[in-house]
Amino acid sequence: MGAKPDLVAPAKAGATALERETPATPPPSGDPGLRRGDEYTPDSLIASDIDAYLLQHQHKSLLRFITCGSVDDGKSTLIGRLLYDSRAIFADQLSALEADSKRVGTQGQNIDFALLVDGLAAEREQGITIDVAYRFFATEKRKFIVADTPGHEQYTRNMVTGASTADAAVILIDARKGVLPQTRRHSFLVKLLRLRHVVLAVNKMDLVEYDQSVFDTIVADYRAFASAIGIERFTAIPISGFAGDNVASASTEMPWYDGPTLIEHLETIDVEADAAQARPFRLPVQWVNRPDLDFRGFSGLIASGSVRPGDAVRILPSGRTTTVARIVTMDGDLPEAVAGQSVTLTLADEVDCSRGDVIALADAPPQVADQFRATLVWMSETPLLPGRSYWLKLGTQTVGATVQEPRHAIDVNTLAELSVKTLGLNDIGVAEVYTDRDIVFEPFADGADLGGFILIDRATNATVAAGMLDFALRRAQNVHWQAIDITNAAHADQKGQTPRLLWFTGLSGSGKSTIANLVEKKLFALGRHSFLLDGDNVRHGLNKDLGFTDADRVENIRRIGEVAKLMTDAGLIVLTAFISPFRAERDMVRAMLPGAFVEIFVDTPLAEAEARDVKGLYAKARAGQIANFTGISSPYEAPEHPDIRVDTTRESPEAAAERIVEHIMGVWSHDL
Ligand SMILES: Nc1ncnc2c1ncn2[C@@H]1O[C@H](COP(=O)(O)OS(=O)(=O)O)[C@@H](OP(=O)(O)O)[C@H]1O
Ligand SMILES: Nc1ncnc2c1ncn2[C@@H]1O[C@H](COP(=O)(O)OP(=O)(O)O)[C@@H](O)[C@H]1O
Repeated sequence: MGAKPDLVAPAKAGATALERETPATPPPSGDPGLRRGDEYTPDSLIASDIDAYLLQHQHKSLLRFITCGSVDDGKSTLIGRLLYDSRAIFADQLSALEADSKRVGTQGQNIDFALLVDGLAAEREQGITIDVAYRFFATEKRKFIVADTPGHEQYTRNMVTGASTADAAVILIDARKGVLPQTRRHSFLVKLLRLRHVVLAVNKMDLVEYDQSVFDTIVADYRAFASAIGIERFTAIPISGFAGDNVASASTEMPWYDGPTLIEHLETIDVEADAAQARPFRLPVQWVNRPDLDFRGFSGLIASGSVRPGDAVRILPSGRTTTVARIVTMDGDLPEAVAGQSVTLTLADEVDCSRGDVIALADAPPQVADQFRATLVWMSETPLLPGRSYWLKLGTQTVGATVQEPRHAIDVNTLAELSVKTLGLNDIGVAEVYTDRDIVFEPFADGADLGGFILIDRATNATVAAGMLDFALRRAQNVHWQAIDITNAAHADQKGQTPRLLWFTGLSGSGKSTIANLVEKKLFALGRHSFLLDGDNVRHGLNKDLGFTDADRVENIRRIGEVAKLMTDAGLIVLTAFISPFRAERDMVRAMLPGAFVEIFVDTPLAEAEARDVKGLYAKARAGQIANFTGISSPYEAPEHPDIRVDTTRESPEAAAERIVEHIMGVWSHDL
């Protein structure tokens, strides 16, 4: 496949596991739909000879699709019906289903197909599906993997997960309800995620007396919205997942409909397996294979195009060119490899190339940039913090990235551009994204794999957003590092020291300034070149536009980190004394200064800081006169592994300062 970028890793993993796991058999022809108690025989080949079974399906093309719709539109019932009618259910699953249908089913005497799909007990109790369930089934013509994506308002995330590897979307509509806000949201995502094939399954036709005018009105309504968002073509099919009309067999109830059944239509969708091969060659390097000094190969999955030994290639982001020497596989060298194959390339020259780099056709390389316009689908309960550093994963590249305040969010019902300060769960918005180093990319709209990314929270490792790179900002290409003759090392040498950043963090009134001040005095006395950055010289000057919201604190620390970095570049030992309440920003600064960052946690319990209340701020905060006060109405995330911890209830400021100087003298006795 490979036509879709792997926006969300678990999607691919889930799908692949299923391909191996649950194969199925061709469907019976003209099955009228089974009722509870009917005879049911799953394909015995699955159980008796799995290899023969797989062989039987090996040469069929595979269609991945998602189903989306609102709660109760009947998705799970439809998928259950698809599986059932194609005999993809194992016998033990079937008996469990019959038992469950009696116990908790909502369909009276009949089998409740939704129970087949709503796997988890917790989901059954809630009556909604809460995760993406991948199912495999097959017909005589084709294999299918269907991702059942939940319709509940808050589960956009699952839909994005399911859609990231799909070729087509089946959008379900309850014939009694027509086009709903959820239908619009899902269609918008389908368009955003570049799913080219859209099927509008107007379900529950049995509940509207199979009335053609109901169907026609819904299709006209949907067409108006679809064309507004750029979905030019879709196929509408009137069905009943429950009764089986037009799912696997043509309905006798709707003579006015002469189109294909859902299965027939899904069998004919063209999956463009060759599209990726038609694009220029790209190999995102997964790892550098170096078993001994004589061999250096670059391994990965070819994302697009094809490659042969002797081809001129360019390594990105460095831009160096060379030629392909060999295409190495477990089974010997290949004369050619194409998109979708995992290979190891060796190159004619000794060029730098590491994990995350992309080997591309020399004459048609992807772009390289560090500032972008992107469209984001926010998938976390915790809203976007503009300025916060997240991990951005794009293919095999992982870099630090910040998102600016959104330019706008999109109201998926009206398509209006909304002015917003952040993005919350399920919001879709457009924002600038800055990465901390160059990345190799292609605009998502171009259909390439290098345009889709995810954002990961550094602290929790949770995926917080899926994104599509729209284009690189021109200014990113116009800002070039000026080559400087007096290097950072020369600045440090002149001062006879190794620059460091001593980062004090703790609650207001914990003792950061007091101790940092004493440490600087001691360094000064030792002849060191230092500078202390604290609230007085930063919040009254550079950062006087910032207050104390989470977003402002993030920006405060980001700027302080940048300034501290410049000062260490100048060869100084820098001390900072800011609350810096969030781990993510402290970690971001640590990453900016590898090896030079020393985190000093001034660990004073809230009760103690409040008892001291040097500036009377705690009293005011308790009285409700100061909003967002750290420790009271705004969080403080204590360091988990500080380099130095000071318990100010046990250690005097003087003793703490002495210990800090001794610590850094000990660590760097060679250079301090
Ligand atoms: N709402 C609120 N919360 C916390 N602190 C407040 C607030 N409003 C004003 N102040 C005063 O501002 C000082 C903290 O500024 P910082 O720049 O260190 O804060 S932060 O790192 O951006 O969180 C802090 O100074 P220190 O006591 O030196 O820490 C306070 O005196
Ligand atoms: N062991 C200690 N370490 C640091 N400060 C202490 C200690 N014991 C008492 N204090 C007092 O606590 C207050 C800390 O204030 P300050 O240094 O301005 O804190 P911060 O910069 O963290 O807001 C000062 O009045 C200081 O004298």
